[in-house]
Parts: sequence; C-alpha cells; structure tokens
Amino acid sequence: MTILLEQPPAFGVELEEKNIPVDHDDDQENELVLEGGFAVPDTNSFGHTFRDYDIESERQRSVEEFYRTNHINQTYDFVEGMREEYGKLKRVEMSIWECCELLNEFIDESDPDLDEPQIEHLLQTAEAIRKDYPNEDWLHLTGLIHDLGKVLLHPTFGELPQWAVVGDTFPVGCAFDESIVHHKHFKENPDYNNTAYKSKYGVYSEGCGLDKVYMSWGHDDYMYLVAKENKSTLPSAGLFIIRYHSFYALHRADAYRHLMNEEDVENLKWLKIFNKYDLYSKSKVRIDVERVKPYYLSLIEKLSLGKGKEAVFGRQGGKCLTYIAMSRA
Ligand SMILES: O[C@H]1[C@H](O)[C@@H](O)[C@H](O)[C@@H](O)[C@H]1O
Ligand SMILES: [Fe+2]
Ligand SMILES: [Fe+2]
Repeated sequence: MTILLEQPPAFGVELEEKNIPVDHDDDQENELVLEGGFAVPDTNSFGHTFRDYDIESERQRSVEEFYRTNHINQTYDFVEGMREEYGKLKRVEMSIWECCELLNEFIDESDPDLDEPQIEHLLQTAEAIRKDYPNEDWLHLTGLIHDLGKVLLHPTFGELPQWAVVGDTFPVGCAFDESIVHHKHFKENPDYNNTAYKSKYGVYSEGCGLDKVYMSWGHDDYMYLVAKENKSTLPSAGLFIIRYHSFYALHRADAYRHLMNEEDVENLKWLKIFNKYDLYSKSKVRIDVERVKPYYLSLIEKLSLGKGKEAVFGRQGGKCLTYIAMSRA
C-alpha cells in the first residue's frame, strides 16, 4: 500500500479548494454539494446544529447526564487500571467485519448528533472519506475501524458502562481544560483538587508527546491498543486518528498543545481532516450495508493479504491476520 504522508493538506485548504465548506462559524447557511464529493450538511440527524450541547432537548439532558458520570469517574487511577487490564488483550478473536456487525446493537448515549446503530456510523464515515479521498484506502479503512473499540459495551468484552467507552476524551493527570464538554462536572472528580494533577502540566512535561499522556479510558485507546498489539502497519497517522479522534479539546479547541511533540503535530493535520467526515457524516440516511460490504471486505483483504503489500493487522507465524484480537474482561 502506498501511503504518502509528508504533505497532508493544511486543514481547510484542500476542502475549500474543493468547494466543501469548512468550519467557519458564520458559514452555516449553504450546503454545497460537489459532484461526487461529500456534502457537509447544516444540521444533524435531529435537525440541530452539530455538537450543540446546550440546546434544550430530551436527548441533551441524557447526554449531559452521561458526561456528568463520565467526568466524575474518569480519574488517573481508573485509567491506569483499565489500561493494564485491557492491555493484556486476552484474545477474543473475530474478523473486522464480525466486529462491525457486533456494533449493530449499540447506540452511543454520548452522541448529540446520531442515534443510529454504530455500524451505520462506521460506514457513513468511511463512505464519506471515500468520496473525497478515493485513493487513500488506508484512510477508508481507518474510517471503518475507528470506533470498533465500542465493543467494550458488549458482554464479551466486559460490558463496560457507556461512560467508560464513549464520549469525548481528555487527559487525566493534569488540569481539565475548560473547553471540554460540560466541564463543570469535573468539580466532583476526586482528581480535581489533587495537587499532583491539577496544574497545567500535572505529571507531564512540556512537549513530552501525547503517547506519554494518559487519556480518559474509552473506545479510542482500546482500539489503538488492539491495533498496536496486532502489529498493525497502518501509518502512524491512522493509528493517531484511532487513538485521538474523540479528543475534541485538542483537535477542535487547540488545548493541550503544550504536551505535543513534533510527530503529534504532523499527525494532527490528518486527524483534523478525518474529523470532518467522522462528525458531519452523521445522518438519518442509511447506508446500504450489503451494497458496500464487498468493497470493505476487499479492502480488508487487500490491505491485509496483498502480495508485497503491508498487512494492516499484521502477520503472525507466517500467517496473515485478518483478525483482530481483543481482550475479554
Ligand atoms: O459522542 C461521540 C462519540 O462517542 C464518538 O465516538 C466520539 O468519538 C466522540 O468524541 C463523541 O463526542
Ligand atoms: Fe469515536
Ligand atoms: Fe466516530
């Protein structure tokens, strides 16, 4: 697989060149449809603007309750324990597609924009990317698998509560940035007043690199661990996307940049591109799963097995792995 990563387009530039609206706050009125390209909608599947956590609605009330529990319970110690436990990857093996299908039964309670089964969201994201980046098959695959870590909700993977699986992520072990959604609920988090954790740097140091930073536990870090453990040869940008796609304080609000190193800065450019498709593809327009399935199966096959090509989920004992192995709690 050929992946050229040196010069990803600066965020917005390429999209604007393609006539796809970017996130200027005052740029909401038009829906520009580029022939064959991905059209960024004005509103989400509930008819509201995207990621508006303040409007009055039943859905928002439950989303806020989700974040209240999330912010109280995601402590440094909790994250450390989960990383250790789930890092063991006690081998439940299933194919990528089986894993996608497992997500068919779950709805993400943190999401103000979508209440469709998660398999829809995986395919909506991947298909939207495919429209604008037809040749970047690694990015299509990243789109397909980026949320697979949500299988943590499933009994086979420990049936974790939603607050430990979904929602935006943030660093623990240092001050919680004010840009984080429903920040006020951190006041009830035991780390909030802990002198070791409450300063700007906390237990970290300037430019230490995000890899050194403990993120709140959830589907991002879990899927990253799975991909890494399986010796995924996705490019560093793909792994970065999987690991930090819920870190909106970073990729939307530019917080925590002081913890980034140079590689993070490079990868962040791709994450910002990815976010567009992850977020704005959320809609009630259902994907015809059976229609697109052959493409994704061939992609999994190609990137995993193609002669002379790199395997996405690695090879073990000379045998190509099209399987991902995850941990059973
Ligand atoms: O509610 C959503 C959802 O859980 C996504 O999977 C996650 O990536 C987002 O950050 C979050 O806002
Ligand atoms: Fe996600
Ligand atoms: Fe997503």
